Amino acid sequence: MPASDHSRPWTAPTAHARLDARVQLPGSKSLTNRALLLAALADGPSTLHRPLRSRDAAIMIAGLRALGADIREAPGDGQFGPDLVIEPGPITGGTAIDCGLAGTAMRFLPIVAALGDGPVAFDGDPHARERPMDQTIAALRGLGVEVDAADARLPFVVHGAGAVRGGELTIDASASSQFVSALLLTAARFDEGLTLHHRGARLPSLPHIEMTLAALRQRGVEAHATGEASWRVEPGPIAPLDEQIEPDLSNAAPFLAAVVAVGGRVVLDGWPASTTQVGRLLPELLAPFGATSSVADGALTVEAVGGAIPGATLDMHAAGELAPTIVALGALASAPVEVTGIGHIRGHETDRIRALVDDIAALGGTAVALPDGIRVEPAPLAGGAWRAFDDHRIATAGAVIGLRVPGVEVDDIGATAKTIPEFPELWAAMLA
Ligand SMILES: O=C(O)C1=C[C@@H](OP(=O)(O)O)[C@@H](O)[C@H](O)C1
Ligand SMILES: C=C(OP(=O)(O)O)C(=O)O
Repeated sequence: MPASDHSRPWTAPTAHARLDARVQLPGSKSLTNRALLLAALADGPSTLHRPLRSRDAAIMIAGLRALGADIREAPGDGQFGPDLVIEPGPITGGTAIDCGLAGTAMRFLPIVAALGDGPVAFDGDPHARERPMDQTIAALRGLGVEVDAADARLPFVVHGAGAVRGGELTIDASASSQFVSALLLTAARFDEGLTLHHRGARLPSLPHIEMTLAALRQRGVEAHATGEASWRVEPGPIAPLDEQIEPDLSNAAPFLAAVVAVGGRVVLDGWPASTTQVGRLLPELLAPFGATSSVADGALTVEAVGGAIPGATLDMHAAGELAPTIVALGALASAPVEVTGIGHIRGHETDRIRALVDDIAALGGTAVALPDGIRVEPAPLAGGAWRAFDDHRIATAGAVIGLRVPGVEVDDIGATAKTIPEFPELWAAMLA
C-alpha cells in the first residue's frame, strides 16, 4: 500500500446535533503487528481474526514475507475483511524492506532480519529517514550484528549471520519504547535470550512494552520486567496462536473526543474487559474535559453535555500517541490545556508538537511548544487549512476541531490509511 496521495483535501464535517452513535473500529495496529511478527517466528501456523488492514499492517506483512514467512488470507467474519494465516519459515536474507512510515516495522523488523542469513536493506518514506533509529543500529551492533549505515537513521543494511547470541544489552529508549519492544519480541530466538536495560532520561509508552511482554507470554515465552527499566526474555520456542485482534483503542480517541467536543454520547463496541492497549486510558484522560464513561456488555459508553470545554493539565508520557487528540480538544477549550511528558512525539510520523502548533495557528489559535509538551491557550478559531503531514493522528485531530469550527480543510485525510483507512466513512456515520 503506497503512502496516501495528497490530492484530496477533505472538509471536516461540522456537527449540527448532539451525538448519539454506536461505533465499531478496525483492529489494533500495535496488536496486529506484534501478532504478525510473533507468528512469523513461531514454531507452527497461526491465524489472526479481525486483523487490522491498513498501510502499517500491509508493510509488516510484506516485510515478514520478504524474510521468509508465508502469510495468506482466509475467509473471516466479513466485518473488517479476511483473516490472516501465518506459516513461519526459516528467516531469509538477500532482500529489501520498505518500512513506509511504520515505526513498528522500522524498529521491529531489523532485529528479525538479524536472525537471517544475508543482507536485508531497510528504507522508508522520506520522513521515515528522519525518525530516530540510532538505538536499533546500536543494539544490533552491540549484539554482534554487522549493520551498514551512513548515519544513525534509515536507510541501512542489516547483515544477518544466521543466529544472534543475545545475552545482556543496555540501550537508551528515551526516543521510543519501540526500541525495547523490538528487542524483546525477537529475543526468545536469540541463543541466550536477552536481558535488556534502558538507561536514559525517560521511558515513554511503557504500556506498549507491557503489551510486548504480554504478547510473548501468551505464546509461552518467559518474558518479564526485572526492574523499572529492565527486562528478561528467556530463549525458547514461540508457540503459534489463534488470536482475535481487539479494536484499535488508540483510534477510538477522536471518536470519543468528539463526544466532548459536541456533547451527547458514543457507544464503542468491542471494548475489551481487559487489555494491554494504551487506549484503555481514554476514559480517565477525557474525564477532566467533562466526559463520563461506563462499560457494559462489552461496550464503552462516553457521554458529555457539550458546551464549554474546561482546561486541564495532563502528563501523557505513557500515552503519547493519544496526545494529538487531547491537544485538539485543547484548541476548542475555554481554558488553557497543557500536555507534558511527550517530547518524544517530535520523532513520530511527523514532529507532532510542531505540526499541532502550526496547524492551530493556521486556524487563528495559539499553541506553544514546551520542552516536553504543548500548551494551548483559549482563542476563537476560524476555518482554514489543516495539514496532516502524512500523520494519521494529526489528520484526525483536524477532524475533531472541525466538529465545532466550520471550514477546517484537512489537506490529506488519506494519511489515516496508516492505521484506519475507513476513517472518513466511520466519522461520517458517527455524525449521521
Ligand atoms: O509499540 C508500539 O506498537 C507503539 C509504541 C509507541 O511508540 P513510541 O514509544 O515511539 O511513542 C506508540 O506511540 C506507537 O504508536 C506504537
Ligand atoms: C507513533 C505512531 O506510530 P508508529 O508505530 O509509526 O511509531 C502512532 O501510531 O501514533
